[in-house]
Amino acid sequence: MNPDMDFDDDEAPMLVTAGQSEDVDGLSNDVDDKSLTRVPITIITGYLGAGKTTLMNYILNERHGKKIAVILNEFGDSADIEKSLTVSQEGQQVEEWLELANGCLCCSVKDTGVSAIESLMEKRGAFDYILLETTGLADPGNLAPLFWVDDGLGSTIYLDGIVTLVDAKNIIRCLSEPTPSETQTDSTEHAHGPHLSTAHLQISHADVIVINKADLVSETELKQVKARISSINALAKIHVTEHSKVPALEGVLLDLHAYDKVDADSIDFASKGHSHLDPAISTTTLTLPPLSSAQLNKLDTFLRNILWTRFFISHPEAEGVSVESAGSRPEIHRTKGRLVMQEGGVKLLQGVREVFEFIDASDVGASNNDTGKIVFIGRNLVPAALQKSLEEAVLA
Ligand SMILES: Nc1nc2c(ncn2[C@@H]2O[C@H](COP(=O)(O)OP(=O)(O)OP(=O)(O)O)[C@@H](O)[C@H]2O)c(=O)[nH]1
Ligand SMILES: [Zn+2]
Repeated sequence: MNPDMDFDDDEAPMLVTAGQSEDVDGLSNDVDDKSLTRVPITIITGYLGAGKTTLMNYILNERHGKKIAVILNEFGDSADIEKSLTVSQEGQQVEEWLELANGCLCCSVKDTGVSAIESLMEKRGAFDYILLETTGLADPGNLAPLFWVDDGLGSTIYLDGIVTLVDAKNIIRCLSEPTPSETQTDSTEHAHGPHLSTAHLQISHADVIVINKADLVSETELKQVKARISSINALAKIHVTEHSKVPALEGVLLDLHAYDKVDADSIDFASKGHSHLDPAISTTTLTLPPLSSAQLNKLDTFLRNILWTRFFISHPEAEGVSVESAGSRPEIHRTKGRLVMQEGGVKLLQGVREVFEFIDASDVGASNNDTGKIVFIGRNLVPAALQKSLEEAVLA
């Protein structure tokens, strides 16, 4: 990000002039004028007690120069249908109430959420930024595609990133032991295979993971937590904090562009191969040689099949494991990729659950010898079988 940025823990976050939204790193090759006028939204998730409110208070009390609208989604906590909205400008907080159609933002959002935020923005004048805090039981996979809106909707906001806070002391237990309420809300979709907790869903969809409450664990425990988390999601950037004091806002929580850029470094990191420490969710990287445009179309079809219908040709000989006989089809939560094109250039691939898109990128040093990579985060991923199906579908 900004090379001038100071990551010293004790330093206040970088001062950003209100309204400034241009990229400072010069890396965004494809961010067009939309990002200058559309307001970014960051979704903050995390298990109960992980430190979300602490983080919000930290952000709202910092002098960051941004006009941030914070939407607290306290569903489940009360029958109150009004949501507290705090507007922070230069440390001054103004309380307002944002009325939503029902008591649950994740449901309201399906009908009116985006337009509620839009009309809010008209009423208040433009915000620089929206932070949406969801409570412990939210599945970001339901929320993300609703904010990740296409140009067609003419929306004035865009999803910048998903930040998940985890409690260093409790996260391993959360990943292993379902609470009774989770078991009830678990949809049948997740009924097969090892238990999928809310913590899994929050980690698998995260672009940034903040491991909070580091003061409560030893170095060894912290290492175990980090290893477990990167085995689930090798794409996310990890920060370790006490009292949610992130090293900076810019580039750490805000202005991540997690859905319109694909950072080559993060793809490379994810493809390094990580242990399958977690039985429920893992990160897998597939590779492709430079593609013709006909092959890119075939890849599009392959992705539709696997993401939309979860149709999958199993290969029992691959790793000796049959996906079918395991009784489970791949369930992909997050997709990112960089595809090298034969005629030069790179296509970026972005996906959340069944929503995906290719983005043009006039890359930056990609040669025809480069390997294209697709990273999947999800469950029931059998790397060799997926790779074989991919090659049959795209290269044959
Ligand atoms: N020891 C320690 N306590 C922390 C840290 N961060 C937050 N806490 C405490 O943990 C408790 C929960 O923090 P919150 O910020 O309310 O957590 P939350 O995620 O908003 O919780 P819910 O809204 O209930 O989901 C509070 O008592 C905080 O003071 C930390 O880094 N270390
Ligand atoms: Zn809901």
